[in-house]
Amino acid sequence: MASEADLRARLQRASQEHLLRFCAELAPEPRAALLAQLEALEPEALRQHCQRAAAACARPPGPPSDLAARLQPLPPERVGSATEGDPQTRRLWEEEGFHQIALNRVAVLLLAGGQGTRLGVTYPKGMYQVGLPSQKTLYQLQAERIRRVEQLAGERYGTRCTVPWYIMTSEFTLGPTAKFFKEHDFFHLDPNNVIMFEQRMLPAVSFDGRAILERKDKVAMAPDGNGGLYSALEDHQILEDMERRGVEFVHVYCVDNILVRLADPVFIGFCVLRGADCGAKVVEKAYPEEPVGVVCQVDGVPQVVEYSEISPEVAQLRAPGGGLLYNAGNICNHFFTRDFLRTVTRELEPLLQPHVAVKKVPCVDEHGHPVKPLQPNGIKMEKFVFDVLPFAKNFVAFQVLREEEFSPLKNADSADRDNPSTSRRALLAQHCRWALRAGARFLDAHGTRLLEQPRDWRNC
Ligand SMILES: CC(=O)N[C@H]1[C@@H](OP(=O)(O)O)O[C@H](CO)[C@@H](O)[C@@H]1O
Repeated sequence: MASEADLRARLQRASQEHLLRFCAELAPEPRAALLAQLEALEPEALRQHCQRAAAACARPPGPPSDLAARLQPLPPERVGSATEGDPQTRRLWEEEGFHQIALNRVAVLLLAGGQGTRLGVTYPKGMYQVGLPSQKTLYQLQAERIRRVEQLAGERYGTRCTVPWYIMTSEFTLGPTAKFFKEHDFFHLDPNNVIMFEQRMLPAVSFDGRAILERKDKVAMAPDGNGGLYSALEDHQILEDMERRGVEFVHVYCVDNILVRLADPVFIGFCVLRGADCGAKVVEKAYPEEPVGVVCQVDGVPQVVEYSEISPEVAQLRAPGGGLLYNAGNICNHFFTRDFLRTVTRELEPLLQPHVAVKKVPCVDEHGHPVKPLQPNGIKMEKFVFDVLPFAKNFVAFQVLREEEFSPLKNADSADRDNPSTSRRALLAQHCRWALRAGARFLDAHGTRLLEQPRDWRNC
């Protein structure tokens, strides 16, 4: 381990010497922990990171003033639809998707490094259960959907097929997620096909460019955003693992959408048959302020403009037909070819610009006493998973029905929307529709028919 003097010199180079200011008063164990944490921070990268954060903070808040003039909706030729168009084409996409799955060429990749702050839980969101009668958690529902798509593809092609499940975690979520999967026997999946890996963490920085001490013996760190995926793929040689398994196509999704269709054959087949290297599922936005990114074009290039970076005026613009002009809501379901991911990790990752999130970061005051700030006091820098879209050679979007595919769990039940109750109802309503479509009838305790209309599930 580097000596304190070495570390002080390194930190001086990064103008971050203050991180050692309580070091002398620490007991041996916390002192060693702090020094180990500081040793892992490369001085030049730390200097750049802190400078960038301060510079980003000095810029006027809100989207660039010329963004509105540079935006356009996606041209229709880039957009497919799961519901419009002829059923024959949809069947072709589905067949192609199942075929690729049966050939073991499809993997799913879960982005599960987030902290669930808005939901108000201290454990990984995937371990949350929304109060279903079965008490299943999000992780269990996803595992079961993987098993089902493997089974369906296997039945069609008479093979035993595997959809490997890659799970990107963070320092916050890896330990509990790994333990949870073990305790639940990997939900009957083969543990060899569940591959967990960890994304990097970055220091939180004050508005004047100083990394923040969370405790006397700990620098405040935060995951590097879901776009940290690309360095994590490289750090853990995940693309090599995919190559060994023969995986060519990857369905990337985030943990909180209870309706997610893992390795959706229709989406996979659509992207493959269109020769896409990169794709995104979208739903029609529900209302202008909905916190979803918008899939659109900036300067003629496909991109997602995140909800935090679009002005309310632009979000409210209407198309001639009366609907929202920017209505393609990103549901964080992406298709990538392995080749495209390889180009990203080898060449493009350093070009991805971090986004700034201003947050309340727990810290210590000048005497080393812990402080829970009431106002935002720091910046977290994050990359976004969709920031690679502009580099795609052939990007496509795929519009799906919200009620079948999107009900995110973002907030606690105290909020009106996107909470455990809305997620639970969305899933129950979907299962009800499936059962009815398969010929089921719902009867009450007296044998009277009920629940013929999925809307009757609203009060569950
Ligand atoms: C960086 C990123 O991926 N943001 C996504 C993601 O938002 P979060 O607020 O980070 O959960 O999920 C939304 C859909 O639930 C999607 O609309 C948005 O663009």
